[in-house]
Amino acid sequence: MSLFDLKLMELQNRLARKELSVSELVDQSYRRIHEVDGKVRAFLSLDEENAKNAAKQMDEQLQQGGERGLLFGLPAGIKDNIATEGTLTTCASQFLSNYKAIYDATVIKKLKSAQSVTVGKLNMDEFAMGGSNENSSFHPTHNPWNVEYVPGGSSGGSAAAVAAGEVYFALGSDTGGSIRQPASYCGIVGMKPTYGLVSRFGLVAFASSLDQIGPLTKNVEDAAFVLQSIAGHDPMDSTSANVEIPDYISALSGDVKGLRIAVPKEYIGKGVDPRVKESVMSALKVLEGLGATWEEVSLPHTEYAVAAYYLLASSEASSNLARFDGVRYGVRTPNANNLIELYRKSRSEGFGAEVKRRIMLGTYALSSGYYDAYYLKAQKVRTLIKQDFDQVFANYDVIIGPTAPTPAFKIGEQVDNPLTMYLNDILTIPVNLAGIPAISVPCGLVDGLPVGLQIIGKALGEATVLRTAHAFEQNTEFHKLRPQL
Ligand SMILES: NC(=O)C[C@H](N)C(=O)O
Repeated sequence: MSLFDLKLMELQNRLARKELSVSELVDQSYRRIHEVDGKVRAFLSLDEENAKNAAKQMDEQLQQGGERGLLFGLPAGIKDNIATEGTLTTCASQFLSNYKAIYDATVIKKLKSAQSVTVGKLNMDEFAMGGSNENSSFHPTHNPWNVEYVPGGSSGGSAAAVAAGEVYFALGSDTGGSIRQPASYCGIVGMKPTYGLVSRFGLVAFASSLDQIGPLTKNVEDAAFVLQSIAGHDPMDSTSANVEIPDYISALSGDVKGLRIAVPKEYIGKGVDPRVKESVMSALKVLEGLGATWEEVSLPHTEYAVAAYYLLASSEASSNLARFDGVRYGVRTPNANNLIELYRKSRSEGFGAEVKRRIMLGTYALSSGYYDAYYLKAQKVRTLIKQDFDQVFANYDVIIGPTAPTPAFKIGEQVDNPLTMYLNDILTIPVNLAGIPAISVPCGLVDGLPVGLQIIGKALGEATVLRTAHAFEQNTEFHKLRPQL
């Protein structure tokens, strides 16, 4: 068994017993990166010197004894849209290729006090717009299960790095599925918390009413540890929820006897690969065997979710991305004769095609005369989608379905068809629109590629979501499967 097969808790115990040092753990992480990242290409930048120095200091602390953080000594990777002071934070955009953040995001501060070690920054679709990592301006990331396939996106680097054993956990962000879908494609656990549970301060904003940071890990227990470390109220984020944070770790020990599961018929119907549906049905049998019950329900507005999301997310993006003008942020064009030309050329040269598409779509949807027909209507659809969930949750504890309609697709297969790409998000987007939590856990393999089970909970119902996911995981072996690289 390699170190990488151990849970975060088991690694902590080994460190405490001095059977392992933080330096060994961090060195092992870099060794693995140097060995496989040429194939996976999950990383955009590494911070080897700082990480190794931090590890040495922690080893000294270990000798001295005393209190240790919840994630003490554990090597982590961070999606490159989360600000890390003094190091590159590029959002995988050419436009920010030289941008070094001048402060730490709140989640980074929290990881520092939990004492994990950041080993580097991870690839993503440019500004988190995409579902395959093919929109990174630097290079695509490859799926560790089959390097000809996409890892999903936009947190594809985060998912691939964890699946490939390069880091012990990673942070990603999820606006319309960007944590759960890559977790599903790469055979790992990915969780999007309730909107407002984790601070967005220092996350480069894409669609502020939807964005949420969350963990990508090898198993559910690790997800609970990371979530416990990063959740909590932050006065620096005005949308941060001021609520008490439950003990997610002890919540895992509960069982699922009597748990009422709803399975939306829209999530297992047309457009869903029958083999994916089969994996979900087998997962439901496992939960039934543990004492849960399930029934089919309807979330009738699901079919409008993708259209509403791409209007709302693009509208918010068109406004958020106005700050990248070559003056305040972004690489400045060298060939401008006046200010307007400077803005126009810097933005034209800096942004990639998908980002431009969304800015144009969003600007159009918000323009006077069209606002009511598009933006306002999409907001109304958002409310209907939220009400669908409220109605189901009046009678059920969790909602279960697939995370994505299919397993990962081949690199290049969908790049020329943005609409097909957008439709991959159909099962994850409604969750962001409603602001509720959901997790993706591995539940099968189709043609050697992983399938993810999505467990959706009520607002602030993370403990129930984690408990259900943990019960499933403890009674299956899928999370133990590792790709051969
Ligand atoms: N950012 C996300 O959560 C993923 C979604 N596919 C998007 O491109 O918007």
